Amino acid sequence: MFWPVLLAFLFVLATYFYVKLNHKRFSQYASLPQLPPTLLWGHLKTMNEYIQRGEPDRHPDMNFSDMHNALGRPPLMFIDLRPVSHPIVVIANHEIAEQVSKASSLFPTSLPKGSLKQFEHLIGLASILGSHGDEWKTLRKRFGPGFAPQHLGTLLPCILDKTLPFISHLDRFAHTQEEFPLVPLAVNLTFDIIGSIIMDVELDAQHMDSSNQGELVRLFSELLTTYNDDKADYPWWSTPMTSIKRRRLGKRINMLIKAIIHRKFDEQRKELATSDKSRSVLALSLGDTKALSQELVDETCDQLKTFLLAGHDTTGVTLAWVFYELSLRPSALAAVRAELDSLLGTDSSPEAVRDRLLEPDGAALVQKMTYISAVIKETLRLHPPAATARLTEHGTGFSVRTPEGQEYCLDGVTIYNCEAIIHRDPSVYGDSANSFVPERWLAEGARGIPASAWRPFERGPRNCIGQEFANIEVRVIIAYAARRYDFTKVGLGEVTRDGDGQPMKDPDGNYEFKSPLYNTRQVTSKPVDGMRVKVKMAAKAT
Ligand code: HEM
Repeated sequence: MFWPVLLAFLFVLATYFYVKLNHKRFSQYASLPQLPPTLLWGHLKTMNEYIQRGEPDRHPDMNFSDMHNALGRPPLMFIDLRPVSHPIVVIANHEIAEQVSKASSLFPTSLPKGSLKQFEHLIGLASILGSHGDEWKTLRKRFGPGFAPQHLGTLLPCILDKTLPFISHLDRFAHTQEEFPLVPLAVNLTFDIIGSIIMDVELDAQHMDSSNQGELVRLFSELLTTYNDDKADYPWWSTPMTSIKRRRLGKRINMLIKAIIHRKFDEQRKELATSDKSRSVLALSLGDTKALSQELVDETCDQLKTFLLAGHDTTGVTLAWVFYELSLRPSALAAVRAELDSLLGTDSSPEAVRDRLLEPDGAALVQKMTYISAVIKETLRLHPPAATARLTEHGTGFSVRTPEGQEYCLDGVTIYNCEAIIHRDPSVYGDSANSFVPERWLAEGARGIPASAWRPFERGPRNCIGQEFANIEVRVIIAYAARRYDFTKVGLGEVTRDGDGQPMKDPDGNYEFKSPLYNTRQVTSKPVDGMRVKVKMAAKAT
């Protein structure tokens, strides 16, 4: 009697699981455009096939892009990665991306973010990046003044000073003709700048030998490298040693930052009577706080870690891509140089650039860098370093409508605004969607481009708090370096040259590369080789 009952029970159980799995794989999200799933694997196997087709360490965006093309470029695409992670909907159309990022009556501060638990030790659990609703509103209000436009102009002297060591390093590389990775150099520069702007401290990041860097930078960089193995989405128990390391480094970083908060708070109390008050993001956020509670220190620490991360990595990588793109486009580089000559004068030495930008109209000159601004915009279009992922609970009733009028409910799936696809949409950017054309952002050209089709800082209430600051920073660094150096890419992304040394182009007018340069995921998107380049002094450098 026992065995027949057991067999019947197992049969019922197996049927139950089969029906359930069948529903999840083939019915639950069947209306969403997707590559064919399998009963057992959903899209896990397909995803793996796409990973194997390209470089194994390439950024997931590139796999999404290939899958999206294979599916005929629908406005959104469903990928079932259960049970490894939530199913994901990749948003490929800017009008839908806008519905995801904007405020609505259902979500007054826009859709909640997807889980950032895996970054707990890097940015803290109370980070503005992962917070929602009223909690987020309070944080944005408290830290907003440090990034307000009227305050940003006052940050120019700091950016100018901190960039001088970067210039010294490049001068040395120009002299020795060694090849080197540009990303670490640029990221250390932006680290120094952000440390000064947010906490009024010297992070001492710009050393070629990392053992000479400040302790906070070394710990933070070490923590960041624990995300290099692309296990960012795995549960903590599948990578126990990495989890322990992250916890240990996170604790030490917290201790250092909390000590800074206490020190700065004490200094601020003493400065009350003087006019020499710090205007750092930290100082502005503390305002007239009378006493530091443990809760306030913990919460402030999480925000400072978030600003350190968000404020250095993305900007440093953007700079590296700017110099790469300019190195490939002599006409764009010439236009950048001409704009700098006309705004700052023809003396391109670091001292002259610094002196000119420190004059009372310096901030206004930065705002007049129209062509340079177009170069930055175009760089961020082609190489967006970050994106947004949102998640709503089942039963919330969040739907999007495609341009064709089709409605899809996206409850319970990770909604990923994939800038890497949206920014290269040929229906918006035409035949030149994959080419670097800064001119498209100048008055006439930009008219036909919908604002929502360019979203490297994302849009809506949860857009990037530091975008204006990043823009000023990158313009100033370009002002220092663009007329002084000629960069040449070596290795990946190096152009093929003809017998006369001229870059070769394919029939569509695009450069031919010896082997393509691609991004990898290290929290944000980064060129896989750190952007290895050679640099020499430009012919007209003074
Ligand atoms: C080129 C440079 C930058 C790019 C491309 C960039 C991009 C982004 C993107 C895409 C988001 C949305 C992330 C999400 O929804 O999960 C974001 C948010 C954010 N960024 Fe940036 N960012 C840059 C520079 C900066 C700088 C310099 C800071 C200064 C500290 C900063 C601080 C932040 C913060 C705090 C948020 C969260 C805002 C909120 O949720 O209210 N970013 N950034």
